[in-house]
Amino acid sequence: MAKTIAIVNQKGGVGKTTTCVNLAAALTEAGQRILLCDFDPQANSTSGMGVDKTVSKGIYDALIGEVPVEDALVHTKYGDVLPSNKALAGAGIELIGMERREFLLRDALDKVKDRYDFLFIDCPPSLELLTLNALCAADAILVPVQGEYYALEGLSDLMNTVRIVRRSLNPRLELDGVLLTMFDGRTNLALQVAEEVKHYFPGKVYATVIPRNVRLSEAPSHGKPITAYDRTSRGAEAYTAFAAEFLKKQSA
Ligand SMILES: Nc1ncnc2c1ncn2[C@@H]1O[C@H](COP(=O)(O)OP(=O)(O)OP(=O)(O)O)[C@@H](O)[C@H]1O
Ligand SMILES: [Mg+2]
Repeated sequence: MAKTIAIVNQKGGVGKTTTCVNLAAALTEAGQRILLCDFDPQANSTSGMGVDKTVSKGIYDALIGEVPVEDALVHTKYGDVLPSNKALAGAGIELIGMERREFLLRDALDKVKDRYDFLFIDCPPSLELLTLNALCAADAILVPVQGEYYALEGLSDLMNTVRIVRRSLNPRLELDGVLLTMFDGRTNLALQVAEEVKHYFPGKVYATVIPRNVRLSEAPSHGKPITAYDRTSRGAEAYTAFAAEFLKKQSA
């Protein structure tokens, strides 16, 4: 049974896209059938998977029924991608008048879901209609949290939104887990933040943490996940370990 996971945190720059791309690639390498749906108009995970973000057909066209979702899929050696492009930027407003406006993404993904083991949705940094669509399409959320000051800021708003979605739109939505990113375990602050996050999400924080690693920030400009860009980097090791922990958890 395919499982859909939204990678979400309305705070910007916490490692959502980096996690989405590198988890997708590491799981593909482990033999899983993966679809990465880039649901952010910034289209960073589209280019991070090596797909041209000026593509003519993308998730936006599939959402509004302009093209069949199958036709928007791009196959890459790191996994399949449903690309985003700038057209998605206006979608938040355009979709407001549409029927089933919260379920457009779910309806689109349902058509291809059976082909995959995991579908990942890279969310934009907001809690508006696009993210709401992701929360309605997902079975679970994965929340990257930057191991720095103010890490917990906004997480209560996120969890509140999740509760509302569960009550009214998508009762099956679960919290898969929380991933500490850009972590520097040498600082007291980072360790303190980790403790706070574990206290806030008991039993939900992944044991693997992603260190700050410059290779991870270089890889996207080469259109490659970290495992293809620099397999021996600490970033590649961390995301490979995280993918293994993620997979083990899913089958537990
Ligand atoms: N572990 C890391 N070490 C070093 N740099 C990182 C790491 N994770 C992410 N980055 C860099 O930090 C920046 C923000 O990361 P990313 O784009 O993954 O965050 P995001 O949550 O998707 O941002 P947005 O909210 O804008 O979508 C990027 O330049 C990325 O390359
Ligand atoms: Mg992003």
